[in-house]
Amino acid sequence: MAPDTVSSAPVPGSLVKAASISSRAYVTFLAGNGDYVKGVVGLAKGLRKVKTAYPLVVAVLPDVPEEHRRILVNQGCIVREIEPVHPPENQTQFAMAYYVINYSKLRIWEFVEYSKMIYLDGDIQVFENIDHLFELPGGYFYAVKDCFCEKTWSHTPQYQIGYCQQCPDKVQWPQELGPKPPLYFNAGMFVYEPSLPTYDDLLSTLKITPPTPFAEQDFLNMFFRDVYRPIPPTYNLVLAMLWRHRENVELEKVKVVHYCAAGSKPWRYTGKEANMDREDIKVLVKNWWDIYNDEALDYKRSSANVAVTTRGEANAKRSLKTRALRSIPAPSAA
Ligand SMILES: O=c1ccn([C@@H]2O[C@H](COP(=O)(O)OP(=O)(O)O)[C@@H](O)[C@H]2O)c(=O)[nH]1
Ligand SMILES: OC[C@H]1O[C@H](O[C@@H]2[C@@H](O)[C@H](O)[C@@H](O)[C@H](O)[C@@H]2O)[C@H](O)[C@@H](O)[C@H]1O
Ligand SMILES: [Mn+2]
Repeated sequence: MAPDTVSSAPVPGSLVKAASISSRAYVTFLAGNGDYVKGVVGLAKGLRKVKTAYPLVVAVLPDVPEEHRRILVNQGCIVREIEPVHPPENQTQFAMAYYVINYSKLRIWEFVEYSKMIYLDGDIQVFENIDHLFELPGGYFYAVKDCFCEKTWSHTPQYQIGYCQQCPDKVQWPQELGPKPPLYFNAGMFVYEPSLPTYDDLLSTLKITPPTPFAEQDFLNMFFRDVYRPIPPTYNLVLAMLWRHRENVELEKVKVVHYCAAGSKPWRYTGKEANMDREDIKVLVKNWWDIYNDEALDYKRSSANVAVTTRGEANAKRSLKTRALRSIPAPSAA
């Protein structure tokens, strides 16, 4: 088993490297006209706070209203519309009904203008810079190991016998159940390489794969099982780790928090659901709100960036025009 370590190799300053650096981005996914747009705004501001060098692309389904897209563009995001991906029909109950839309995440493999991307769920916040993850060797799929201890897992043999890969020695995997299940990642955060052949393979494999309770997460785990490499839980703190595997969490070192436990979405937080009255949870929810409410973290467009251009588009235009127009003043936004 590969160790859960990440080395941040120094960046050699070659030209080739510079070209590939410019084709990196974070990417998140947004569906519907509900309140997840708040999560994405929070994420955009969090990434700005940690001074990431890379833009945030938001893959939006057609049902995301114009108003929400505008909010995101005004926060410096690159908004890209994607078509929904539907799983083949069958009787499967998803762990959560809305997971069915999550198959649409697969479209982000189509974003081949980027050579490497870091996917982050909209309910994730980045508290420390993680740009160094882009330096990890290519050819692998990097993500954090999930926990099997919450009720959402009650349909699985793992949950039923009390086995969790976070503490694989506590309950031994019984021989009668066959070989131990392979490592399983949480699909709320991952480092991957967009690729059209991979994208085609993902979609054609999906067509012949029955949907399962954790939707695209199960599917991605199956698809990338041979190239999956775990990274430490600090890169995607699944909140249940705090009450299920406290010994595996170094809270002061956590860089990325995933507000995925029931009742933990900061913009919906009431404190009433199970475990939500914990002090550590309250602090993490407050930390999310501090970033969301911080006006100093709002995207500042310069007068050169006209109202409808995003940061990425503006950068692309600038690089195209620089040589020809260097001395001509840019038009104002008005
Ligand atoms: O109504 C919805 C539901 C989900 N999502 C997106 O799908 C991701 C996965 O759902 P969620 O994070 O709620 O799942 P969890 O991690 O809580 O299981 C979210 O983070 C959002 O990026 C969305 O945009 N709108
Ligand atoms: O569509 C499947 C989803 O699966 C994941 O959520 C689950 C899963 O991680 C369980 O392991 C947890 O127990 C559970 O709480 C949590 O909701 C991802 O966070 C989400 O982005 C998405 O991929
Ligand atoms: Mn999530």
